Amino acid sequence: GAGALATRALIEEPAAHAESTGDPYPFYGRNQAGITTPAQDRLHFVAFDVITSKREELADLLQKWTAAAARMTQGRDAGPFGSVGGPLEAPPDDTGEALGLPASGLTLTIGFGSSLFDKRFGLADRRPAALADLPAFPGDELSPDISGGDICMQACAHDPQVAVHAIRNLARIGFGRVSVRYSQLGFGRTSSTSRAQTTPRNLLGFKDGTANIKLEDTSMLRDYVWAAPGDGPAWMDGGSYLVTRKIRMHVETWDRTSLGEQETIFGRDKGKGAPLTGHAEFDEPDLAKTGPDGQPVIPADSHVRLAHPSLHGGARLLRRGYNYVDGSDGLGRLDAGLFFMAYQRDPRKQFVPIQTELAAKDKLNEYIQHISSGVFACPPGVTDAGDYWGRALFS
Ligand SMILES: C=CC1=C(C)c2cc3[nH]c(cc4nc(cc5[nH]c(cc1n2)c(C)c5CCC(=O)O)C(CCC(=O)O)=C4C)c(C)c3C=C
Ligand SMILES: [Fe+2]
Repeated sequence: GAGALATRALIEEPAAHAESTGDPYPFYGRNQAGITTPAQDRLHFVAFDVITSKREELADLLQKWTAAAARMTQGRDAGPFGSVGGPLEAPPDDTGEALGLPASGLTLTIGFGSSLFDKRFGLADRRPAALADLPAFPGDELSPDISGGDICMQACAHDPQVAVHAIRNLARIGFGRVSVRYSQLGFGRTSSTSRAQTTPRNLLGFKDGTANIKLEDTSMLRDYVWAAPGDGPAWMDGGSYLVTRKIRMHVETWDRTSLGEQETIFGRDKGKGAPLTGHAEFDEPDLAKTGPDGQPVIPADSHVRLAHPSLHGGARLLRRGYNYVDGSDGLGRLDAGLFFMAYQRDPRKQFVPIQTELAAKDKLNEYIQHISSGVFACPPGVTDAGDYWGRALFS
């Protein structure tokens, strides 16, 4: 056995992958990691339903999850014995597939769905008003089996094996108290969340995340990402609200669309990601500029115009989505798209008005379909080993 205190990083086996970084991010802090953390390459997102009706069992699970997360994010096994250090008579307290792998930038971020605040756990009066259900948007084709959930967990890492290992162990620890409602794998982050990162591309081939809120934008984080005292219940101070949307892309149709049409749909150039009114990626779009035909250069039904903060009283999002490919469907089409995730201070003032505008007018709608939806209140960070996820909610 590896011994009770061994860390995976100390086990002398070469890491079975060649990712850019194996380093850990700190688990403890004022805010949860995985929000402003520079977006890692891989995602495993899961939504759980709570199947116990006992409040104490739920609070106990959150403590166990917090302890396991504090270990796994540092590259250690989920439990103190580890995958091979425990008694032969018992199932190991870690499943083992990450043995020998470094932390790989793993972050685990928890969120609570509005259904958790029903009558079951006595939390009804603690539900934040900002955790309101989203309105139905025109064109939505949401499937309930892959929407909602009482609790969500976002695992991000540079190595998919590490992200999957973390979710699998949390589900194992939750056996009998929670059941997995759905989970989603993602790759190729579709947003940069730091100025140190290059902007990645989505599956339509466009740079995605150029105008995103970045961790260096401290005043925007304060104004548009973190819930502040007075916004709602105190247990959410320093937290953030997550909106998830699984958005399928009809890539085969897109691939038969001309380059000019593709650029007009976004209002940006495909190569550099520059606005159609500019030259370089980070030039500000000039929404007032008109062409020789008198029409706006960035069209009225383009994605960038409709999503622009100037149309929404300055409202912005911290986008942190991932590409997904779930194989191909029965017609041979790629079952692919964007698992959109955005963090914000209040979805009623940010995601909802932006998506209302996009759903009504965006030319991109001809190529995409929203198929799942979720809204979660992500509490503030865990401050030290005596604290746990949601402690202030349950006390
Ligand atoms: C309601 C929020 C949004 C949804 C849903 C959404 C879907 C979606 N977006 C892309 C691709 C791009 N989006 C871009 C910019 C952008 N998108 C949103 C919001 C939603 N997008 C915002 C707020 C912005 C920034 C607007 C701005 O301030 O200029 C871009 C341009 C590059 C960038 O800034 O990131 C692309 C490309 C897809 C493919 C998609 C659904 C599948
Ligand atoms: Fe967008």
